[in-house]
Amino acid sequence: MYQILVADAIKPEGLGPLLESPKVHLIEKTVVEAKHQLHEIDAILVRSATTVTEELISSMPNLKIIARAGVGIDNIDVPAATKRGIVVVNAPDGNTISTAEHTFAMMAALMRHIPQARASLKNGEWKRSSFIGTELYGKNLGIVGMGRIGSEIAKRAKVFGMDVLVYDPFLTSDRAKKMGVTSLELAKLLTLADIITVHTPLTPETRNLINKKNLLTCKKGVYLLNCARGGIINEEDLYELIIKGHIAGAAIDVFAEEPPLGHQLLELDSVIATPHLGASTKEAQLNVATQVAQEVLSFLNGNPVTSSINLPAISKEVFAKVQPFYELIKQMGSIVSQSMPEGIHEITVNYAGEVLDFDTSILTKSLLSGFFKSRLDVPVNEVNAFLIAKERGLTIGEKTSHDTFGYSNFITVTAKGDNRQLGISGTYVDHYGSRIVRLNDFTIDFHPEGNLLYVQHMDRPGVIGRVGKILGDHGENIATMQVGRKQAGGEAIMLLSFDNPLSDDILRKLKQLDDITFLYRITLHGS
Ligand SMILES: NC(=O)c1ccc[n+]([C@@H]2O[C@H](COP(=O)([O-])OP(=O)(O)OC[C@H]3O[C@@H](n4cnc5c(N)ncnc54)[C@H](O)[C@@H]3O)[C@@H](O)[C@H]2O)c1
Ligand SMILES: O=C(O)CC[C@@H](O)C(=O)O
Repeated sequence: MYQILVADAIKPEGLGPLLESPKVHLIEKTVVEAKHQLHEIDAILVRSATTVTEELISSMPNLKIIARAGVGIDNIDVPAATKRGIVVVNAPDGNTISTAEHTFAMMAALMRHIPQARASLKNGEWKRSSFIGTELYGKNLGIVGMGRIGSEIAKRAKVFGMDVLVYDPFLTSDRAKKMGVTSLELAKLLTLADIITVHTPLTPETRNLINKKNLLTCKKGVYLLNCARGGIINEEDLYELIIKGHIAGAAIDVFAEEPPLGHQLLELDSVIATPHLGASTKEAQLNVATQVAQEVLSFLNGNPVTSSINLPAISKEVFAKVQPFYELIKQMGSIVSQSMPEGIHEITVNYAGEVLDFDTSILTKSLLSGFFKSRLDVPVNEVNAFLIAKERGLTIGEKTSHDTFGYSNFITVTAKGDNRQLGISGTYVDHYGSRIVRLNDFTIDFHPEGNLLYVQHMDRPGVIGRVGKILGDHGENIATMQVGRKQAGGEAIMLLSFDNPLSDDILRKLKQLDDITFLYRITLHGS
């Protein structure tokens, strides 16, 4: 009998597959209420109220799967789960429409002062002139993050006669054209938008993405919405610029700390807010509950899952053999994604040597999983990799060859973006592990893991030393360093690894050095 803890309010109607199974005992309690039963729990289902920490995971020795009835997995310690071999699944599209509709409802309510007018009327007032609103029609809507929700909002905005401007570094120009939206850099979008709405995951890159510095470049009287994750828009900066009259108002569904008890933004008349209701519809909750219930039951019955975000959905025997190449190519995908922060419309993979003993499509899907990991909240795995790539206008090609360049196996990935292309080659060597042996036509040899810095520069005396000096001046210890060049005095490469990720300040200073062509901070999580 599987013990399944439903720790948050998840729609019972959606849990039918679990309730009907004779193998399942459902426990509908919070983790606090169930503290004496945690040791026997096989699966836990949560929404956003429960934080699944490493400590909580450790208190459940039998735990096999964590199911998130929603999209965002920032309340789950995924690395801790992976370390324990615990599958983490979510419901990536169950609440897309609901959240897009909620965002639009908040936008209309914000522009027409509906909550404030209702409160005034309830107080026995009739102050019609106090609530003169603004039409959505003809306004510039800036969407930051053009994934599932951002795309649905763009569709609705166009019907309302709005001009849709989008910023998403991973959006291809083809897809933007097909969506009929104008793709801009964030800095440009902020200067043109009348209304700005954010729909990205909360990641180290998106935390405080919208802040005082760039908000000051917005039109005076701009409106902001956050129905994604608290923290993407810096809350203190938003408060200050509303008080100063630069920002006309804001609609907020999510907060950096929830519940936002006594939050200063809630004191402002020009701020409307809801308690994280984007997904709170009958339909969305039925969708996500049904999806996670089916995932959990499928997994516990030994069948592949469709929305795993951390473990492959293939048999353990096959995975044990293919795992070295599976991890290598996943890291290659992540390196490509982080070395080409732009829309990429084509990826071609060439397999040679002993990798051809396996179903290489599993490897290509692992490549996509690594590629999308730093770009999407949606889990990309063997089941949905090609679908998501197609949705995002990414063409995938697979080739094979006999040329292994002296290695027993050799994988080459070539990515073509709007502005340039990048090639990377790797191999797996017994006892040495994964090795990247070519990067952007440079011969090199490094292990793809941890905190890396990829630098391309001109081959001139002192460049390496100047990079080393900045790092040393900031107390950054270089763990490993690889250098290479194509010819004397031409283009050259540095690949460094560190114990910790480099700060934005260090990156900024390195970029200002003479003879640096470009550089990227690359963070690769272990398998
Ligand atoms: N308020 C709610 O109840 C509610 C409901 C559902 C989802 N959400 C939140 O909304 C977010 C978006 O959901 P989704 O289903 O559209 O996810 P998604 O993964 O489909 O889309 C996210 C988009 O953000 C883009 N992105 C990633 N990093 C970026 C960056 N630095 N700058 C600009 N764009 C970036 C990605 O390219 C992608 O297109 C989720 O992460 C979740 O946290 C909130
Ligand atoms: O469960 C909820 O209501 C919120 C879920 C939402 O934030 C999500 O990320 O899917």
